[in-house]
Amino acid sequence: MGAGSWGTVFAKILADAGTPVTIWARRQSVADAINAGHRNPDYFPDIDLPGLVSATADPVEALEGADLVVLSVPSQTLRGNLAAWSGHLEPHATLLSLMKGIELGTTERMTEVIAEVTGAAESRIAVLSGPNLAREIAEEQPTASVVACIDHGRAVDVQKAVTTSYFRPYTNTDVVGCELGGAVKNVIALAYGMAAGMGMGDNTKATIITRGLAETSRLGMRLGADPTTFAGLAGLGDLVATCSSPLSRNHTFGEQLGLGATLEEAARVTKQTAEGVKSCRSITDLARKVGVEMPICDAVERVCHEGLDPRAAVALLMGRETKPETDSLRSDK
Ligand SMILES: NC(=O)c1ccc[n+]([C@@H]2O[C@H](COP(=O)([O-])OP(=O)(O)OC[C@H]3O[C@@H](n4cnc5c(N)ncnc54)[C@H](O)[C@@H]3O)[C@@H](O)[C@H]2O)c1
Ligand SMILES: O=P(O)(O)OC[C@H](O)CO
Repeated sequence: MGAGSWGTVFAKILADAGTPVTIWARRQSVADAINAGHRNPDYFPDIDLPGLVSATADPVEALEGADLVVLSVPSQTLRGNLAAWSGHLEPHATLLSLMKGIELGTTERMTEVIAEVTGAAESRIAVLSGPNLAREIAEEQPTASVVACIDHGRAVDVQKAVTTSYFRPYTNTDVVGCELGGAVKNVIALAYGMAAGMGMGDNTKATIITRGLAETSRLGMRLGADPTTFAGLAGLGDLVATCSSPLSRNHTFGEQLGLGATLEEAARVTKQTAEGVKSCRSITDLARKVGVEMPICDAVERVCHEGLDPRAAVALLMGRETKPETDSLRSDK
């Protein structure tokens, strides 16, 4: 459900793994183009989609008989999208979230939104997350990912449905950790992009990645995640890929801010969904709610939404009270 960048490439993965896929596209013209030419002209005009992929602009048609429903819309629109779709889901279907964001207002993770809107049991809801830049996967460059579900058997079923020569999914039962890793890394990638835009070097960038992972782990542990998840593909793996890649929309958005662009100017350059710009608000709200310090996310939120200059944000972060490193990795700090 969603014929954007990741939805389109994920359909290719499923089909290459032998699963017939119907993509739901918001615009009829995109569905028509996929059916007629087996390409998505808006996102990947140069990538052939396998014959097992078809498309429709009718969500009811897309959902009919679907054993696996893959959700790939912007995080902040999911609730509205799902409200219209939930009456048409097969009662046994697995609901797989590809989204990497936290809902504004409720501070809910995407699987929480899915459970709330559809009423599906948690055992039917899974998330896939990892270092998965859609463009590289479209070109069949090898990568790995994580399928997380509290029901291990269901995670294995999804794993089998998306294993190809270029896409290697692992399973995990830590849904909370995998989702938080995916959502917070977008905010840290904004910070990394800002540093790059300001001309800062590799020490600064490594510091952002490392301290970004520390604050992600702190939040995760407070919310019951398994700390080892953050050393894995949905944690460190995705953080490194997103921070360092010019293909990342969050990196690019941050870089524009670091170069002095306004939020609107940066959005014009990035075009597609840069989830961290909105999720920095919900993540800092969530962190405050549960009493966890997330200074990099706070700084990004203030740059994006309170007009703080990125250079002033650096000064604030560097001026924080010094402390033992081990303390700052504890979930009660
Ligand atoms: N692109 C990637 O490389 C990638 C990789 C992994 C995860 N993700 C995550 O997947 C999710 C989807 O990202 P994407 O890259 O496919 O985004 P995108 O902006 O490329 O596509 C979003 C899709 O959602 C559709 N949509 C449905 N309802 C909408 C609405 N009300 N408003 C706006 N769009 C609406 C759009 O038409 C579009 O097809 C995000 O949470 C993102 O973080 C993306
Ligand atoms: O382009 P981004 O910044 O949304 O990142 C894409 C993926 O999440 C990378 O794993």
